[in-house]
Amino acid sequence: MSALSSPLALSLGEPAGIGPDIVLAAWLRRQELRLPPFFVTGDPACLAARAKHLGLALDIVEADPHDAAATFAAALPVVPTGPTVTATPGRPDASSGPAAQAAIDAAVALVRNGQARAIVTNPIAKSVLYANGFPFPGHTEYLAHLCGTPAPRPVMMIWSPELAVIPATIHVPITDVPRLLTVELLVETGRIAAADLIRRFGIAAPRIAVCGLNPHAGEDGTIGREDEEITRPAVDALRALGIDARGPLPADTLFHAAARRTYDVVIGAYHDQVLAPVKTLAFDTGVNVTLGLPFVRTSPDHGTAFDIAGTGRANPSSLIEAIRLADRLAGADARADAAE
Ligand SMILES: NC(=O)C1=CN([C@@H]2O[C@H](COP(=O)(O)OP(=O)(O)OC[C@H]3O[C@@H](n4cnc5c(N)ncnc54)[C@H](O)[C@@H]3O)[C@@H](O)[C@H]2O)C=CC1
Ligand SMILES: NCC(=O)COP(=O)(O)O
Repeated sequence: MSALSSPLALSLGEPAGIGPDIVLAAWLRRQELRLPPFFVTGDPACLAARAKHLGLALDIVEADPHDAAATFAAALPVVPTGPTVTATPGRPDASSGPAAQAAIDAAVALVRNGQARAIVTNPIAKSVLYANGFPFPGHTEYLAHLCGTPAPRPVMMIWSPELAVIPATIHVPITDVPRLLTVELLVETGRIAAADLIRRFGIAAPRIAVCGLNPHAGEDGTIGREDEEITRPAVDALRALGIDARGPLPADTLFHAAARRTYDVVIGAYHDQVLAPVKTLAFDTGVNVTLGLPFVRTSPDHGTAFDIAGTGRANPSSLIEAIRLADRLAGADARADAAE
């Protein structure tokens, strides 16, 4: 089986979250939505227990990645990864972190050896993993780590038809943002974003709006110096690289409908500056994509939603969009490889 015809690998995520619910819901709608074949990495018994809990009738089979595409039409294929899950819906326990991490590890190993064409990760609860000694802020940095040494620099993008955004700093305390926001970080983020938007998203000349840190993007340096001393030089450096970057632009006027038509992606200074707008506009269709990796990774834009796990109220739309986007990007990646 070639990497191009391989199924997608979906890591199960936090077993007590809504990952199992939305995976089951997506598989049940595979024909109606013409979803590409996928398999799950995780504990098959956890998925079977969630299906029973939700009253869903479906076959879940342990599968080898090679057989998963053929199995997919009739049953949900699961490539088993340990350990056995003891967590229940809404109640993570000591099995949660190791199970979530093992599922990610397996999915990455399979995409790297061509047995999966891309990976789609289900949400993990960061605090649960941290309590288990996980030293990475989230999937984004862990996936880069799994790529070996030197690890590529990963860039988080939340993509939706309405708006695409990139937080330059990601899961860091807000008090650390001014120190971590550097010209080098913004330039590298913009460079990696432009390369992936061209190669995988088919945007010939991506237009990048770079958001200021301070109110009114610093008002010419009178409301904070960062936008003149960091953001503006970074935009100038990106333009010198031939990248269509603009900024620093004020965050408060960057997300209305007319403004959104003037760019392909916003690079923001920090997480909530840009994730709040995209999750407001497109919570059900937003997809988290990691740029800069040697393989395609997408994920729903939401988290583990412990409050509704196992209730049947979890909306699978964002996962479904993540599956579709992973399929599209993997196809573009393979065509770019073939052309090189
Ligand atoms: N890619 C990932 O692994 C992500 C993981 N997280 C993690 O998720 C955990 C919970 O984070 P929260 O901030 O509470 O965000 P959350 O997205 O899990 O939940 C926020 C609210 O939205 C609702 N919601 C979320 N997804 C939904 C869906 N598919 N259908 C219907 N309602 C849905 C929840 O019920 C909750 O009321 C945290 O530990 C966080 O680290 C958060 C975002 C992404
Ligand atoms: N807020 C986005 C998020 O938490 C996803 O992080 P990651 O696990 O994809 O790095």
